[in-house]
Amino acid sequence: MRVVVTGATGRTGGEVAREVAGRGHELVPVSREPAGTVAGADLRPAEDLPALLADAAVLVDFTVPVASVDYVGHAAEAGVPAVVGTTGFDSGGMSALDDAAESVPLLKASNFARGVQALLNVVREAATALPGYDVELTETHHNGKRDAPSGTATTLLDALDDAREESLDRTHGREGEDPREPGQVGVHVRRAGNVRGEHELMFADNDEVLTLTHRAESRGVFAAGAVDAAEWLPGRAPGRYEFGDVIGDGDD
Ligand SMILES: NC(=O)C1=CN([C@@H]2O[C@H](COP(=O)(O)OP(=O)(O)OC[C@H]3O[C@@H](n4cnc5c(N)ncnc54)[C@H](O)[C@@H]3O)[C@@H](O)[C@H]2O)C=CC1
Ligand SMILES: O=C(O)C1=N[C@H](C(=O)O)C[C@H](O)C1
Repeated sequence: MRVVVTGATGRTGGEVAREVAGRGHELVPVSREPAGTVAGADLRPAEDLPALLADAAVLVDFTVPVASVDYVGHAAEAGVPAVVGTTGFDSGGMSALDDAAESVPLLKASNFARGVQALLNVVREAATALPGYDVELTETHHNGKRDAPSGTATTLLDALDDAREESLDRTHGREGEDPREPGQVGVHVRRAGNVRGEHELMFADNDEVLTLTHRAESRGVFAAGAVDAAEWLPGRAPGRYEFGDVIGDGDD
């Protein structure tokens, strides 16, 4: 099938492009700086996206929110399903994705690693089994990451709130005289080197500590999950889908 990849010159989009080509699909790599090739295919300019989508089976996007909203809008106009891996959308961006999902199937996931789906389930279980335990989240990414906290961190915190049936106060770091208050969840962001993505949740109380950690060891894990989603999505009804739908599990 013909797969259009936006952000194909990026760290993750490039990996997705190689995965698409490696699985024998027709790759159309798109970039706002279209010089050269990716995975043996010529880069195409983003301004040609409406024409490039004409015969496409699916769009896969790993860019930035402002570009993603634009590209997904073109996909919706062309009737092409969209897989969105980009993170960091504000509420306006999220409603633009909802609008697009009225006319095409749209799957957005903050993390396409299967281990993160399992982590979400374990976090829900721990949150229910350990009511009232203090929770602190730490995420670590490479020094080129733009958004903070990560999309995955936000998804994990949402899962924690759902399981606890409360909205914990997300406290971003601490400084000076700033003791922990009841109802808080501490959120700690580290940016260094080339770390692919690590998320750790700590549950502590009752003289014990439970630590749950997921670490991506290559971007290939995200690319494989995104292309699994791209192969699964065409032919579905318009609407919002999650990566858990692809692997028959949980949510986002
Ligand atoms: N859902 C998941 O599993 C994963 C999601 N991500 C997300 O994917 C996104 C991209 O991450 P990276 O590949 O590390 O970034 P990157 O900076 O390496 O690549 C971004 C790509 O978007 C393009 N781009 C940037 N600004 C643009 C603009 N204003 N208009 C059009 N194109 C633009 C760049 O040219 C590049 O091709 C981030 O939001 C990141 O959080 C990253 C890894 C896994
Ligand atoms: O920017 C990244 O690299 C990653 N972004 C995603 C996020 O924001 O959660 C997923 C993964 O952690 C890598």
